[in-house]
Amino acid sequence: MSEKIKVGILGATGMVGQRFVTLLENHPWFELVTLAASAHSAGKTYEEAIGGRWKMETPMPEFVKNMVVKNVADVEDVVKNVDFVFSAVNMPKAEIRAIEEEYAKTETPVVSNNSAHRWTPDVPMVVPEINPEHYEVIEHQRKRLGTTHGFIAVKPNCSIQAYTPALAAWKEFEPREVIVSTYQAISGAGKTFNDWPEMMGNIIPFISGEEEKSEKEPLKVFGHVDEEKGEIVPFDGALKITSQCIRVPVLNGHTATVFINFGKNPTKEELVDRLVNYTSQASELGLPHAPKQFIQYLTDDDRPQVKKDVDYEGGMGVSIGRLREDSIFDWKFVGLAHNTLRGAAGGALESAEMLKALGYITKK
Ligand SMILES: N[C@@H](CC=O)C(=O)O
Repeated sequence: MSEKIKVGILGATGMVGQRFVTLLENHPWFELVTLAASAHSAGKTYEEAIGGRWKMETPMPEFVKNMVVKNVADVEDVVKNVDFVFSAVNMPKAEIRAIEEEYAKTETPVVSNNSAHRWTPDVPMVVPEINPEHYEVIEHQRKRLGTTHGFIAVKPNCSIQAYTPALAAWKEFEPREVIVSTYQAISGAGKTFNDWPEMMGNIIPFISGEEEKSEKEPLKVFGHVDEEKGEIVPFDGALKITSQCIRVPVLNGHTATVFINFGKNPTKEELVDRLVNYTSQASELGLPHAPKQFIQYLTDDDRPQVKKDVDYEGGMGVSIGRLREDSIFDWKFVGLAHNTLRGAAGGALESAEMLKALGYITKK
């Protein structure tokens, strides 16, 4: 009998769901046993349900091809054999909030890639290398939900992953005003060039809801658990972020160009030192998907580049370069992160690994 923790995927047929499937093949701790999607896919084998819509670079793993897809709405049926689920469901936000809570209330932890619960005050929104202590709020959430085991944990939006790690590494220098422009890959919208030909040779200067997420989510990540309130209180210091988010003709990899002011006056040597020597509990715990080195600093003038750097540390690391003084702000730099690995399914998988390592996810 397998000792691995059994996992299901809600929303298994979408692009993030497919990424979860590929990442869970031969996972050392987790065994993928259940796939769930909309009523339209339910009852079909995974291969039939996907049809011609497999969007990963590698072929569909053999072990999932004949799994019969369950209906996400049949909660009791989906949770029967699993210890926890990943959620990548595609529904209106209010419905996602409701169904993720329904799953949690069956004592099934939910690790979600969705934005629906990111601002629920007792739901931790964690980048394992930055704010794993926020998982402590789970005890308060469990009280609200009336569970002993079930809870919801989320990861932040992909767009913040290319610059928030640098802000975390530079916390002691008190980041203040930040102007960020993101150049976001089409896979962030669940698309490839085949299904979005309009993006070939094109730039679209609008991504719905993205600027608000880019500006506000880092403040929750840098917040703290208020034990009395039983919730995460967002950072209310001097950090202010403004952003523009642009869709660019790139398949994978969100780039961010950033201008930043600090409360203190760090030297370039100090800034680079804090990036390359950034350490975290995630790497110390030896999580299967935690990068050995979270942040790489690149000195060539033409890096980070999507083609050369997006797969750094298996797509789980963050690349920073072009750090230089600015004539209006203190410093400016460019960051790059893989949006569907570090920024989506990979980040959620690493979060689940951390939750398992910390004892929040166990066999039922
Ligand atoms: N909203 C993001 C999704 C992140 O992967 C985007 O559109 O790029």
